[in-house]
Parts: sequence; C-alpha cells; structure tokens
Amino acid sequence: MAAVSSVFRRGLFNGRVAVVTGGGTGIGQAIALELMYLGCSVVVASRKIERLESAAKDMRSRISQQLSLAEGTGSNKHAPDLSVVKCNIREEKEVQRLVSSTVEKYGRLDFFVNNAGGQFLSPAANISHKGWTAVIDTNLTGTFLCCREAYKQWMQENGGAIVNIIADMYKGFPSMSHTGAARAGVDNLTKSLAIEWADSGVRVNALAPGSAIYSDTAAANYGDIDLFSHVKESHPTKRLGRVEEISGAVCFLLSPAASFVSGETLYVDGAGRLYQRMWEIPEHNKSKAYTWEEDSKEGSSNSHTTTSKL
Ligand SMILES: CCCCCCCCC/C=C/C(=O)SCCNC(=O)CCNC(=O)[C@H](O)C(C)(C)COP(=O)(O)OP(=O)(O)OC[C@H]1O[C@@H](n2cnc3c(N)ncnc32)[C@H](O)[C@@H]1OP(=O)(O)O
Ligand SMILES: NC(=O)C1=CN([C@@H]2O[C@H](COP(=O)(O)OP(=O)(O)OC[C@H]3O[C@@H](n4cnc5c(N)ncnc54)[C@H](OP(=O)(O)O)[C@@H]3O)[C@@H](O)[C@H]2O)C=CC1
Repeated sequence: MAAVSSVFRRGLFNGRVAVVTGGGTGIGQAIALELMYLGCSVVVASRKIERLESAAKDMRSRISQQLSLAEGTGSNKHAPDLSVVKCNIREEKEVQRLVSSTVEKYGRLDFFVNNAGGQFLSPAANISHKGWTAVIDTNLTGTFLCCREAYKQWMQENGGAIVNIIADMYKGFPSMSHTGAARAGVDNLTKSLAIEWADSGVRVNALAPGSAIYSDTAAANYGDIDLFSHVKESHPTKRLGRVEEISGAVCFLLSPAASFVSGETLYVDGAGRLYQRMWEIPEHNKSKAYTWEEDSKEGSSNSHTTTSKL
C-alpha cells in the first residue's frame, strides 16, 4: 500500500472539512490524501462516479493504515472521513448540490480546492467553438460556480480558504490557448474574490503547477505517453514534478502559515515557466522591420509630405 505523509504537523486540520474537485485522480487525489493525513474530512467530487468510488476505497485504506501505524493503535478519534459526490462543475445545480450536501453532512466547509479541470492540445486555429466552450466552461465558469457556492452557502458567514489550481500560463499557453485564457481568468478572479470576501475572513489563492506534474490520468488525457518526457528534457530540474509537491503547497496555502496570504498565485514549477519554450517557431521572413529609411521613401504608405513636417 503506497505511503502517505506530509511535512506538516499531525492533527493540523483535525475537525476541518474540505471539498476537493477532481479529488479521485492525480493532483487532486494527493491533495485529498494529505488533507486527510492531517486530520481533515474530505469530499471528493467529479463526473466519473465509478472511478471516483473505486479511488475513494483505495484512499480510505491507505489513510486508515497510515493513521493506525502512526498512532500505534487501530483506532483514532480524529479519524477523518472521506465522501464522494458525483458532480460536473459545469452544471450549476450539481455544484449547488455538492456544497449543500457537504454542509448538511458535516455541518461546516472550511476549505474548497478547485482542482478539477483540463483541456486538449490544439493549435488555436483548429479549436472548434464547442471545444473552446468546453474548456472555458470547465476551467473558468466551473471554478467560479464552486467559489460562489462555497461562499454563499458557508464561507460568507463562517470564513474559510479557497485554493484554485490553474496552470502555467505565465507566457501565454501556445498549443493550449483555451486553457491559458481560462486559467488567466481564474488568476484574475482569485484577486477579485480575495478583496470582495476579505471581510468574511475568506482567503482566496491560486496555485499554478508547472506543465510537468506526472500522473497516469494526466498523461492518458493526451494519448501520448511520451509527452511528459519531452517536457522533462527542457525543464530546469531535468525531472517531472510529483503530485506530492503540489499537495504540500496547497496544504500550506490552506494552513495558518498562510494566514496573511490572499489574492496570490503560487507557481510550483521548479522555475519551468522562466526557462521552457512551449512552441517551436519555424524559420521565416514574415516579420518586417520598421525603419525610418523605408518610412520616408516616396510612395510609402507612412511617408509624410514636407508640408506636414514641423
Ligand atoms: C508541447 C509541449 C506541451 C506540454 C503539455 C504537457 C501538459 C500541459 C500541462 C497541463 C496538464 C494538465 O492539465 S494534465 C490534466 C489533464 N486532464 C484533463 O484534461 C481531464 C479533463 N479533460 C476533459 O474532460 C476534456 O479534455 C475537456 C475537453 C476539458 C472536456 O471534455 P468533454 O468531453 O466533457 O467535453 P464536451 O462538452 O463533450 O466537448 C468536447 C469537445 O471538445 C473538443 N475536443 C475534445 N477533445 C479534443 C481533442 N483531443 N482534440 C480536438 N478537440 C477536442 C471537441 O470539439 C469536442 O466535441 P466533439 O468533437 O463533438 O466531440
Ligand atoms: N499534471 C500537470 O502537469 C498539470 C495539471 N494542471 C491542472 O491540475 C488539475 C489536476 O490535474 P491532474 O491531476 O494532473 O490531471 P487529471 O486528469 O488526473 O485530473 C483532472 C480531474 O478533473 C476532473 N474533472 C475534469 N472535468 C471535470 C468536470 N467538468 N467536473 C468535475 N470534475 C472534472 C476529473 O475527473 P472526472 O473525469 O471524473 O470528472 C479528474 O479527476 C487540472 O485542473 C489540471 O488541468 C495544471 C498544470 C499542469
């Protein structure tokens, strides 16, 4: 059984409750596991309920084994609970139900991690209207709906912390322009909400994983098992990121260590955004320089008549 651990102190999140969207796979699963390891009850939510339930079964045994080992006993009064909820974040009513059922079941909602999301690789010129809308609705509108419902149904009165997982769109996102636009929208939304909801004691932050956090499900989405190894070659660390390297940073943002951090976007990318080239531009001569010499040639569209000169 794969280990679960954390650099944070045991019991840090005892009695707390979190929703993690997309919490049955990859990064979201690591976030859910680390939160549980630290004592937080977690609701994981996504569309594919069978995969989610099977993941939850595995996660429960990993955590219960880990907690028993750590306590040296088979029982733990702070044992965290894990629930699953089928929810497509693109559907407003499903999001409303996700939040209301969580508050009903646990009587609170301390943390909301907007991790669900995704996209496909495509040059912008080939993205259909439907494909564009699917990606914007998932990553931007879905995240907005989740934030709004968490706030209206619980955090407005009781405070809380939200982390929005986005992506590295620091230099735009050629080859995934739809997700770049959606994630930039969430980056900005994060700042607006951090201000609008500050007087409720709600902190809102974003976290941008570098484009190289390996999980089987993330890789499967692209149908190219080698895609992530290509990224590795051009990464400053010469390795891929691990899902645990994202979950630890999320736990930091949710924890009291970040009580003065809000409206921030934390890049967890091993400096990849500063170094990587995301798009090869072939040799070409289509970029015409502007020169005064050309500009003042007679007949040039920009040439000025002597009378118009000072
Ligand atoms: C070089 C270095 C780089 C390096 C790159 C390395 C990784 C980069 C970093 C990011 C990594 C990650 O995010 S890893 C996480 C990846 N995980 C995910 O993306 C999981 C979630 N993703 C999804 O569910 C899908 O991708 C998403 C499109 C968002 C939603 O799909 P749905 O089926 O629910 O959507 P629908 O409403 O049915 O619409 C689907 C429409 O989308 C379009 N569409 C969907 N897949 C398509 C595809 N492969 N190619 C074209 N078009 C596609 C079509 O128009 C579809 O319509 P029709 O034509 O009618 O079918
Ligand atoms: N791995 C990486 O290198 C990077 C990942 N990211 C982002 O991190 C997040 C997690 O990705 P990762 O774990 O790597 O990949 P995964 O593909 O494993 O995770 C995506 C998760 O989102 C869920 N999801 C997708 N669409 C919806 C929806 N409409 N409603 C509810 N749940 C949905 C999926 O579950 P289901 O299919 O059951 O709905 C799945 O659990 C994503 O937002 C991703 O884009 C960003 C940058 C880099």
